[in-house]
Amino acid sequence: MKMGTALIYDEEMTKYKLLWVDPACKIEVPERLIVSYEALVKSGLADRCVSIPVREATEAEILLAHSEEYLEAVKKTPFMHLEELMTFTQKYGDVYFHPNIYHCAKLAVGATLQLVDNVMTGKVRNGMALVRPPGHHSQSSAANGFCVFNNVAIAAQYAKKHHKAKRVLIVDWDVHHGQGVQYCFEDDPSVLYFSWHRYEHQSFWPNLKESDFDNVGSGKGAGFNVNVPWNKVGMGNSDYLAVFFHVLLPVAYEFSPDLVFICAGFDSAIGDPEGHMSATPDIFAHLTHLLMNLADGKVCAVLEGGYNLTSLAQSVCQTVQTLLGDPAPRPAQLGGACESALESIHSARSIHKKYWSCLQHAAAPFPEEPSSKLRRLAQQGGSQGPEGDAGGDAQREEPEKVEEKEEEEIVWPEPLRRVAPSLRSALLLPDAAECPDGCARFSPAHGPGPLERARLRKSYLKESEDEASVTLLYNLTALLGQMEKNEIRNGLALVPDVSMAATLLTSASLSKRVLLVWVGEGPVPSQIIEEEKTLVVHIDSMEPHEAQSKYYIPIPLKKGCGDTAGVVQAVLGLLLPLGYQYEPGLVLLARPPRCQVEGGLWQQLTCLLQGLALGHTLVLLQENETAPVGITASALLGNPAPSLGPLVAPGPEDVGSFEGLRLRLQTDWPLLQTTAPEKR
Ligand SMILES: CC(O)(O)NCCCCN
Ligand SMILES: [Zn+2]
Repeated sequence: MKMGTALIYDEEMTKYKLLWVDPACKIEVPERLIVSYEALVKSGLADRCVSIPVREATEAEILLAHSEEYLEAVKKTPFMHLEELMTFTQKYGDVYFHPNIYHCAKLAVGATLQLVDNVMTGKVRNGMALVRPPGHHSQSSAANGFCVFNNVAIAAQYAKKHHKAKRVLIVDWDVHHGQGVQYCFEDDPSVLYFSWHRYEHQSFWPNLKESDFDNVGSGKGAGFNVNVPWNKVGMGNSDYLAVFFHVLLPVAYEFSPDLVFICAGFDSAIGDPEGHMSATPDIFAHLTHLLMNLADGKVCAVLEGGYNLTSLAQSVCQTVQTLLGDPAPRPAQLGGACESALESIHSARSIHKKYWSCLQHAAAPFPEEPSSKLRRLAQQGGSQGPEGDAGGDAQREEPEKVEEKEEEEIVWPEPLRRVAPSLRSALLLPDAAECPDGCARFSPAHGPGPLERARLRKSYLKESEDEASVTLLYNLTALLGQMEKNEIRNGLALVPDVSMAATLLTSASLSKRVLLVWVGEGPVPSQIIEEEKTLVVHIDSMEPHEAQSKYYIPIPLKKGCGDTAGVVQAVLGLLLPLGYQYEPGLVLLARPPRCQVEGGLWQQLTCLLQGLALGHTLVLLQENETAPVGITASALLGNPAPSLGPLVAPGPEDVGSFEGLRLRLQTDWPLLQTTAPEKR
């Protein structure tokens, strides 16, 4: 079922530009598209994509999100001369018109709809539309923020109308709030809009009160609008991942969309004159990866902003390369989210706890919290604050003013090349078991010599004579060796004893840090736990108990691993933050006998973990349980995991123990944090 990645681009959309002086608009230049597309061509990524032609949107399509009056007015712009264009532009904010912009705006919408058609009909799995003008600020009857028609809002309506999409997720990682999208779906529970954006307590453009975290949507749409305002600049990779793990992904998995749009603005990357953030281009590889198992992999990325031509081109390549299925780069040394980001995360989780069961036990606003907007809202029952609230809270510290000083040259390392090994998945199977198509049965170049046999027997088999086990262990270390040399990306092994295999592999790969994910009944081999070179995360129905060491983390689930909602919350809110922070060189996923994890969830877990360790994931399955082999191989081959469907609430006692774990572990593992340390 492995399918392609669409790339939709046409140089016609570079054929408009600012014709007069306007400091607010001068950064929106044709070169933004040119450098992005050229980088994709130069890196060889464009050739690996399915090239889909653009088309002009029809008027009917534009009217899915805009008024007739507005469309009629914009239709006149191609015939305007300069003065008329300037006068027309004055009606709107921070946007400019050009005789050819109407044509380009129709192409930008049409390109996005072409992407939707090809993804929704299964001609491709996912894709990216490289378009300008961008769309997420434009409103029913207004152009705004360089945007003329709202490409993604129109496309979401189009997907519902023409492709029977029931639940559409829009992830807006542009550094500006896409208020146009928020307005369009304000009361629509079938479209979940998520946006983070530079806000600085409403002092950053577009300076809207409704961009704050307490705007959750209205009427039937309450809860389906998630705003995460950045009240400081300089947000980095850890802040972005923390928002994904603790706000977006739990809600997105509960929502269970059948189509995902990314308002892919890259002004949230380092070096951007608008964003002033610190996140590096490679982070978009991880953000994309973390979204690719929603909606059966149907992800449509649509370019919005991005004004530093270097970080824009690099970030576009990181995104497309991940959509193509290449291994994600090692995340840079991650820490926890900064205090300001934690306040925003805490605010968003608290205001949404009444709408999303995955958040219902999120920490309540601290009673002694300084006169925060959040506490006041809590007192008013969490509804939106009174209009007069625009002033925000009295004590708020003066946000650090970002002096518009001369841009000092911000530099960052070029993202590392992401090499996909020639062989993706190797399976170590007993001769009897058949090998799923698409995979290669692993057999080492040569068998173990007598010395090797003796060593293995002595170290792991307690001198037993079982030659077959010696051979198996040897083959496992050979498979591991080829992964470490990046000749193989990932693998699967059917073994007689998962425990012994895990022990062997952790000690054999001492050169690297090994994340061992143990899903099901223990005991996890004790000798593993002593190794600091191994982080063991054990998910099972064990009774909550103190974690023996920083490197052995039991995640108790009352109802065991059969509880899909519980496992999902444990994976998103605990396992992934731990794994990203630990930054392993190898991920071992062990499925002990009688593991209860449901098939689709097992695939989700196998896929999500591939974002770590350059995709070096080795799955250990119990020899006599061949059922999971096919679905595991499918996930290892890069096929998207099936959608889990809308999730029910995780058990309150489980969420309680998750919160307890989080509080206990976050000193050692700060990426687990979801709330700012209480003000001293
Ligand atoms: C698409 C966008 O979000 O990057 N537009 C930003 C407009 C900024 C106006 N001050
Ligand atoms: Zn932007």
